[in-house]
Amino acid sequence: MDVVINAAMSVDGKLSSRRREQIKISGPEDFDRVDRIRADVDGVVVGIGTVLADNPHLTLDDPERRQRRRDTGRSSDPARVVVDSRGRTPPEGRICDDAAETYVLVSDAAPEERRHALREAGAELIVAGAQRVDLPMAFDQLEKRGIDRLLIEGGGELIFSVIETDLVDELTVFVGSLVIGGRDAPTLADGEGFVTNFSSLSLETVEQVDGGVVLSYIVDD
Ligand SMILES: NC(=O)c1ccc[n+]([C@@H]2O[C@H](COP(=O)([O-])OP(=O)(O)OC[C@H]3O[C@@H](n4cnc5c(N)ncnc54)[C@H](O)[C@@H]3O)[C@@H](O)[C@H]2O)c1
Ligand SMILES: Nc1nc(=O)c(N)c(NC[C@H](O)[C@H](O)[C@H](O)COP(=O)(O)O)[nH]1
Repeated sequence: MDVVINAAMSVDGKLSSRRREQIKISGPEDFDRVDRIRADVDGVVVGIGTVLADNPHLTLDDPERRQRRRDTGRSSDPARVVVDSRGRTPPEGRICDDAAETYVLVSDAAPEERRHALREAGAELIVAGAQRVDLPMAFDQLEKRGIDRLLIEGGGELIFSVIETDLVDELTVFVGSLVIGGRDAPTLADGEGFVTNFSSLSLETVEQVDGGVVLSYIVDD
């Protein structure tokens, strides 16, 4: 399975403000670049923190990209995947609508009534892990369902987790020309953090976009 991360952050590394609401850091060119990346994957993954903060849809904006996917025998839109240990994804949320497939990755800790409500809303549940979602196990289950290329969009907790479990091949980040600040604001990689054996990247390209820069890396083995 190929796993790529793409996110947008301020110059000071924040994904949002301390209010953890959705902030438009990307400009039109970068949002189109995100749409292009989404068109090229089988699933787009976010954590429950992002679902609760942004109510994201995670489908394609460009109708021509959707048509090209259909012309090549693929679904119009990539599947949407939520990493959500206890099944807190709102069944009425945009991510559960019928625009695209939805997988919710839960752990054994997800109450049955929440699992039932999500299935009723059309989501397919994958159970992996006792308390937190066991990402390698869950991603294996996604691969068995034909999902070979995943885009991780965030947030900071999930991004750190996929890097920590050595699941990531590429990381691309748009650095917007703004400062958000805030000791409690989410950053590109939150979680426990490394104190040794930091994750090493190889810089591939630097591109000026929307008054900021897109940095593209290969994640070293
Ligand atoms: N700028 C961007 O590109 C971008 C992208 C996505 C989200 N965001 C922002 O990030 C914030 C949300 O980020 P966040 O870090 O709070 O939440 P998140 O979206 O990373 O979700 C993390 C949560 O997922 C659950 N989880 C279950 N198993 C897990 C595992 N194995 N590893 C990690 N998480 C696991 C936990 O409840 C955890 O708290 C919001 O403010 C959102 O607007 C910004
Ligand atoms: N690339 C990028 N630039 C941003 O400025 C920003 N705020 C996000 N945030 C990513 C997060 O996953 C959002 O929730 C989805 O980008 C919403 O996706 P939809 O438009 O609902 O499909 N991502």
